[in-house]
Amino acid sequence: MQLGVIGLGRMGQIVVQRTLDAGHDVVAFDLSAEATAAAEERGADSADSIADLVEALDDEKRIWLMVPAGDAVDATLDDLEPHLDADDVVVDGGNSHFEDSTRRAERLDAAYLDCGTSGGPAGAEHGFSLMVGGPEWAYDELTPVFDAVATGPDGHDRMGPAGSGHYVKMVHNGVEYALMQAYGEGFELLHEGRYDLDMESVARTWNNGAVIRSWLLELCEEAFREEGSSLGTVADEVRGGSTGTWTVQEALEQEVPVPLIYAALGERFGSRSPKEGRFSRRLANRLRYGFGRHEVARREE
Ligand SMILES: NC(=O)C1=CN([C@@H]2O[C@H](COP(=O)(O)OP(=O)(O)OC[C@H]3O[C@@H](n4cnc5c(N)ncnc54)[C@H](O)[C@@H]3O)[C@@H](O)[C@H]2O)C=CC1
Ligand SMILES: O=C(CO)[C@H](O)[C@H](O)COP(=O)(O)O
Repeated sequence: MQLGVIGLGRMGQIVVQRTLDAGHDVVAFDLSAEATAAAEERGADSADSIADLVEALDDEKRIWLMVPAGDAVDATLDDLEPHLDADDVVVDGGNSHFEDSTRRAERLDAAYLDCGTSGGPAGAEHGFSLMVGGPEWAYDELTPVFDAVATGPDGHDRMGPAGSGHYVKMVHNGVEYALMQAYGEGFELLHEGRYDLDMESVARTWNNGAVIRSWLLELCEEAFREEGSSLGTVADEVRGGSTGTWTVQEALEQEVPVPLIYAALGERFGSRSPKEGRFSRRLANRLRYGFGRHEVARREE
């Protein structure tokens, strides 16, 4: 099979490499000439533009987008659209909002597969987990590529119609937030608690046979090994947040309680409070004086 890959950053380069390793041909394009050259070094044919990429592809075009979610996907589809017809298939492997994917699937003549991708850059070696939404014929058509990019045939499946792949990935990320929060709280209690513990040793011990072993826990072990038991200079600030926000918005709309995911998202937002600290906590501090004449904790001027 021949695959066009657009977007050759951390994730797109892995799509290129694993597709080439499985014996397929790749034509690659990125706005960054450096990224395109890196794909060429891996063995892909490079393209200078989207028009150049579609020109290099066979009549039935199979194209994988791995660009940032949002405007970059729409801009890429604007450029692709005049070159596509109903026999072609476009895969969006990024973290797009599922409603954007449904809209894009309706707009395009080509078949559109929304593909939630999990595994991160570590997927280069073992492959990703792929959650795919869209028409069955297009999923079947792309199966050789999904087999290559995923961990294997069990590492991908069709979730349902347009939007369902990115819907499942959105919820996956909500779960990711809650698991990170749970590990974070457990290790914080151990770190602040009554024994002088080596966090790497705790994580390693848990990872060997404990009920709560997982890849995220292996990453905790790695973090303590590389940063130290107290996490050294790692700041109290968690970035990102879009997919977790979408999960909570959807849960509110469906009236499904997701208190753990919501709390984890709130903790992220809370970690980005201004330098003078959280306003709500400062007000609570002052209110205790108001109702109980409890001493007000004052900050340095
Ligand atoms: N990094 C991760 O662990 C994961 C990322 N994702 C998703 O995969 C997508 C890509 O992520 P990364 O590879 O990490 O991002 P990245 O920032 O490393 O790479 C994005 C690439 O897209 C290129 N690009 C941007 N706009 C473009 C356009 N209009 N045309 C052609 N190329 C364009 C950029 O030059 C860059 O090389 C995002 O939607 C991200 O949310 C999904 C799962 C895991
Ligand atoms: O999809 C992912 C992992 O599964 C990406 O790493 C994503 O960026 C994580 O979300 P956030 O940036 O909000 O932490």
